[in-house]
Amino acid sequence: MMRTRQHQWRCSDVTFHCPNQGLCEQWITVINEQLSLLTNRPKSLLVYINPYGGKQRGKRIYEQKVAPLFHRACISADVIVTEHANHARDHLKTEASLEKYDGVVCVGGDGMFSEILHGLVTRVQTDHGVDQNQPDAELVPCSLRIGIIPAGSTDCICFATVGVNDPVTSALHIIIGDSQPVDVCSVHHKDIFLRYSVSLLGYGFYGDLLTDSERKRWLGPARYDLSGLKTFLSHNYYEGTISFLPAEDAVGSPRDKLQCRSGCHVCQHKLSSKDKQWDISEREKPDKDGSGWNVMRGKFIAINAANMSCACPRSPKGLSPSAHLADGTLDLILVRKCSRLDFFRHLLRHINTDDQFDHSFVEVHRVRMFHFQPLYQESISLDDLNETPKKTGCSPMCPAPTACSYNTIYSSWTCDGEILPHAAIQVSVQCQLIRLFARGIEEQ
Ligand SMILES: Nc1ncnc2c1ncn2[C@@H]1O[C@H](COP(=O)(O)OP(=O)(O)OP(=O)(O)O)[C@@H](O)[C@H]1O
Repeated sequence: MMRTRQHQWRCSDVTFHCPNQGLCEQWITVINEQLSLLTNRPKSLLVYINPYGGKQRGKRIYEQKVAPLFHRACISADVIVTEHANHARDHLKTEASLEKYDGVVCVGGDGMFSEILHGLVTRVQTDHGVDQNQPDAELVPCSLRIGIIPAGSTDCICFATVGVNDPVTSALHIIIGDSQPVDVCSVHHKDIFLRYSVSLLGYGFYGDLLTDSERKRWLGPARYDLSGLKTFLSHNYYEGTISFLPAEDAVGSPRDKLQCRSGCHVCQHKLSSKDKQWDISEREKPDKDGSGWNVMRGKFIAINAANMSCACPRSPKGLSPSAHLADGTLDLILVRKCSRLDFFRHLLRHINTDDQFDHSFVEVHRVRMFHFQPLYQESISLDDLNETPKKTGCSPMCPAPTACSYNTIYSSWTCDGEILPHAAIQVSVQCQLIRLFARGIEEQ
């Protein structure tokens, strides 16, 4: 393997010359023996391919770029090309004989990764008798690692954990058996489990943008630009109460410019401390006396909870450049009501070098848990939202919920690109619940 430009890896051939055939064979035997002793290298993988993700090139990418490398590395792979949405998730949840494999590979985008995440995590909890509906449940970490071969539209999770969206680089990380622990957020509504998230939970701007872009899937990746512009011009804001438990004992802070990189000492500190006591003790606090929790009510253009930097090729530093992959925290970014021009300035800072948190209307907190309650109690579900007629023309903040439609009072949460059916949610971070075949972004 050799490093080329911008975090890309390529195969590197080394040729040994020796006139003695016996000696050559001895070398081959010894090298193969040494390789088989490396227990972190996977020997058997379960591969799911989404043939419809991104530009619909998942199958070709796997067959032309990845399978030949697995073959050279003597990795056997059972391949399933999905036939419908949630095929991979449901297969992992119930049918897959996971004991046969050293890892699961996802060929697709962030939505496909989310399917694999839900299938695997749910399977492990079911096997261990853990009830996912309990927000306080201590989830059992997954022993199988997940590899991501990027073949979607944005591939944000691959980019934020490898540094580049390149199928060959990702395949090489899988082959050499890299391991990167990653925190997972569990999201509940009134003690009912909704979803897991590893990258972004966004209400307001990003929730509206994703909701709109789902209706424009036929446009391909360009849908994000169009929906982004439309959402920006709408300039909606939403009222609600956010309560969060700050990660007071965390090593870093969202504005410390300490980026999570390969071998990150902040994440390793979390790994070595093995002290998960806060998990239990802190969770009890809000039920007792609310101590330790911060509560804020206000009008928000966006509420973003970043579990990782959320860097992508369009925004190479991401929504929260100093968020960590595996420190047991997430960065909660609150963008309060402001002028359209100010919000534009804030957005612009995601693609230049200025500090996007350095605005009076933006605050950021490193937290372990948070709850959000919209101003009005939700009385209708997202199904109703889909049936609601287009906006009625009243302003986003209405005097009473009955006076205007659902989508002028509530935004929706986007959870790693999927839309959640409720606005009122409880979120808690499950420290290092999964591991990826990756090593974090390497310093150049
Ligand atoms: N065979 C299939 N037919 C239809 N949909 C599928 C199939 N397999 C998976 N899906 C669904 O397709 C959705 C989108 O897939 P994917 O994430 O791979 O691509 P994308 O949306 O283009 O990329 P990104 O999520 O990175 O923007 C996923 O939510 C997944 O559940």
